[in-house]
Amino acid sequence: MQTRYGIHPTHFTRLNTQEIRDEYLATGLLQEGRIELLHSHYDRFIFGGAVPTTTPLSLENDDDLRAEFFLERRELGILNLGGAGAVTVDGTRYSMARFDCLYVGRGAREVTFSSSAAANPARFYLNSAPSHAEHPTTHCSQQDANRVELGNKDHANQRVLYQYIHENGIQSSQLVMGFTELLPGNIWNTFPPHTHERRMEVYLYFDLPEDELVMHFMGQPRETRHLAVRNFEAVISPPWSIHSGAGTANYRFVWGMAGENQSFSDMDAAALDEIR
Ligand SMILES: O=C[C@H](O)[C@@H](O)CC(=O)C(=O)O
Ligand SMILES: [Zn+2]
Repeated sequence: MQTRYGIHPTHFTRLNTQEIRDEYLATGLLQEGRIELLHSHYDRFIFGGAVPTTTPLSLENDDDLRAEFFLERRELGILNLGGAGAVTVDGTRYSMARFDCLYVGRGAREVTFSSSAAANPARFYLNSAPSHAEHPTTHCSQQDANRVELGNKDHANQRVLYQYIHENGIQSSQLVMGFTELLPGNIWNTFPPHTHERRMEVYLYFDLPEDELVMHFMGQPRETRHLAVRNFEAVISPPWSIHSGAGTANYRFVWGMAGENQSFSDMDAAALDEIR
């Protein structure tokens, strides 16, 4: 498991392109036949992928956690971005269609991932945060997720959010998770942008064709930088940073958050005339 430490916003303004990518961009998380995880010290958020092909994959403990097993003091959110598969939690098997979500509560000892067909594997995207209380392991399909429509065609930011793990949905200790889909012809996400000092966030871009990219914007509103992001790449957003992107085509992205609260409305909108 890779580790990324936190950076002061003033230090951030001194980084060059490669240094920003080294600190905030995550690549190669969804590799066939592997589990890849990255541990961010912003709210101790762990994110990554599990892509089982012919044999199931197990979520292994990691020495960094100094725990007996991965979920001893953690909770886990799983979103399937690929073909049909299943997740088994301590002997209970949950079928996972594309865009199904499974929340796994603290205390689960064995979590395994499998695909129905190796040629079209399930692609499980994983988000995990520390948890000191147990919440029931819960499955939720896209149909049962909370649907929020945002943006409009004139601003090329018409999009639909699907909220799975959130205040009024699947209950968790910290984790908030779902994905956003841009309608065809729309390219802007989360614009005008916002910060939320009480939560960090990670975006994983997907369903972005290989020859397209998203320019992802981060930094404090008066001091922004950008990263060129490709399909299945993720960006860490510190609590003090905006997190917004413009693509060369439409796309989807998973957002996951952890921190002081789970309140979607606890965000500070950056006024357009403030952004530099
Ligand atoms: O804090 C909330 C997160 O940034 C996302 O939910 C925003 C988002 O998906 C969007 O506006 O498209
Ligand atoms: Zn946000």
